[in-house]
Amino acid sequence: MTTERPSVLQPEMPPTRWGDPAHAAGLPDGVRDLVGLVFPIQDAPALTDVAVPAPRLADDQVSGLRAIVGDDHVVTDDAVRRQRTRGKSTPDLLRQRSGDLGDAPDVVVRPASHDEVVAVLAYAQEQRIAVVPFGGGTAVTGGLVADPAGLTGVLSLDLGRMRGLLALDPVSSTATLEPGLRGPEAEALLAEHGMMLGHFPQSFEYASIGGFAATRSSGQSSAGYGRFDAMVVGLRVATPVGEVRLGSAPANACGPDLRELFLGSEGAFGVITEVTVRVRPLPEAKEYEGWRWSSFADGADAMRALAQSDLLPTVIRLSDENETAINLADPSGIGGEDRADKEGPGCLMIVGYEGAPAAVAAKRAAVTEALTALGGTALGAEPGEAWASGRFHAPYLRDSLLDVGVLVETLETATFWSNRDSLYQRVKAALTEALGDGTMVLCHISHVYPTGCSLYFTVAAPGGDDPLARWLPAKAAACEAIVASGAAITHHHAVGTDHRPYLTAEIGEVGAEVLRAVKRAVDPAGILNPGVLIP
Ligand SMILES: Cc1cc2nc3c(=O)[nH]c(=O)nc-3n(C[C@H](O)[C@H](O)[C@H](O)COP(=O)(O)OP(=O)(O)OC[C@H]3O[C@@H](n4cnc5c(N)ncnc54)[C@H](O)[C@@H]3O)c2cc1C
Repeated sequence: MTTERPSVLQPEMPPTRWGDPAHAAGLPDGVRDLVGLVFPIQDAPALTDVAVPAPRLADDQVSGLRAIVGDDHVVTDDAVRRQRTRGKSTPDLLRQRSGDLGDAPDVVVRPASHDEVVAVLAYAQEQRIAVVPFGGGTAVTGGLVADPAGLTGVLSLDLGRMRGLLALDPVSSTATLEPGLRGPEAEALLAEHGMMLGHFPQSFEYASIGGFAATRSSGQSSAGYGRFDAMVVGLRVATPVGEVRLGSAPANACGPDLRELFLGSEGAFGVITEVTVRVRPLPEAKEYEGWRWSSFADGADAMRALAQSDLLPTVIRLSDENETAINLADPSGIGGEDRADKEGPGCLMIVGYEGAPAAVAAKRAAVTEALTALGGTALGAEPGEAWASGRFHAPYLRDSLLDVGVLVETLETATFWSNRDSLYQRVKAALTEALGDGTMVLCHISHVYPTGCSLYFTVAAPGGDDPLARWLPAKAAACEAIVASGAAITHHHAVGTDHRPYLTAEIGEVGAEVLRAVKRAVDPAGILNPGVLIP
């Protein structure tokens, strides 16, 4: 097939905020008053008119890049360099908001094809320029911050022109996508053929296909459709020493699966230029509903029971008591006022079913029977529909809270079921102790396996005069609690620069040396995302 490209492109995000400015809404007065009851409110406007450090690359280096991708696609303009500075974690946003542009790339280069990526990498290797692949720019663990020590500068390799559907094999149910396609663009292209991918992280509207693969992302429908890495059947990767093509068959016994080496490699081993994924028919039926559990532990046990009996729906997520209360603002709404009075607010579980109508009905009947037997109370469609319609809005709320001086950030981990409660308590305690009075820690489970689950924490605390200085030690304390608990330092946000100091504890010194050895083999000059991932 000829390459198909999306007709509608996502708008650019502003450097200091999330998403489409047209969708941003400040805190409504009522909510601002409510927030003011818990946190000191202080207007904390972002600095927007800040000078970007002068580019370090020489004119002839910029000319060399122009000769490869064309004059229009090599940009040294301050506004664009600012837009390509770091990602969208709260520390990234706080640094941008305070005018710290110390990590700005020197140049933004926009290749249009795999061959142009190969040529840019060869040139960057020759010129010793650091290359930071840039997909959607939604990284939250410092994956877009390269350390240029010993190199001549930093090049942001913006993959936004590589936005095509290259091939569709309806017989095998596979599609080959270019890396720069954002989530909605990829789904729109597949929908024209009656197909879908089914990867819906909260960052769906902006994150890219290449980014999903490079970070081993996991979406909100992971229970039904799997993590992104489980959807990938093939990859094409450009490295400074040549190309790697992987995925000649759905499965093989050709030694270790090298796809796994490049999935999650965060731009440190190469640039992913094509991703072949398995696709599925668009679901005819979608049903979302709520369930109430009297405690987080009861709800988690129910999730485990479903996962261990092969009964998972498409979406399953459970909020702890704090998150349930905050999300609903009125906890008595869960299961009726009487019940809330007698038993506390309880915990909200969202359950969603997608697929052919008969399959949805059968799965729903079986899951309903199991959840009822386990002690859950069905709350009907309303909480499920409310979640489905607001599922991508939370990042806008973070900006509004940062605007009034409230520090808000998230972090995540994963562990086996037997360690779930201990991990939950230790991370909560670490965050609360580090941030002090007035800290709120919320948690949910939204990715489950027969053997364990991820825990996703949201933290809100007074920002004070320097919210970044308050957050960094708290994040370190949470990471140390995770390591001490024997849990994963990340389940789906990736390692980046933020989790890199903890990676050796996770994979051991020999594991770290294996990563370094691969890096030496595919990137001998060390130009690919230096400082990211590799311990
Ligand atoms: C509000 C918010 C919500 C989020 N929700 C989720 C969630 O639900 N689930 C989840 O998994 N993650 C989530 N994330 C994290 C982030 O969206 C994911 O890590 C995502 O996969 C990053 O994709 P991206 O295209 O934005 O990548 P980028 O931010 O552009 O890059 C991420 C890393 O991958 C590298 N990279 C990017 N493209 C390529 C490529 N083609 N080849 C090689 N390396 C590349 C970059 O250099 C960088 O190191 C969230 C982030 C935010 C800000």
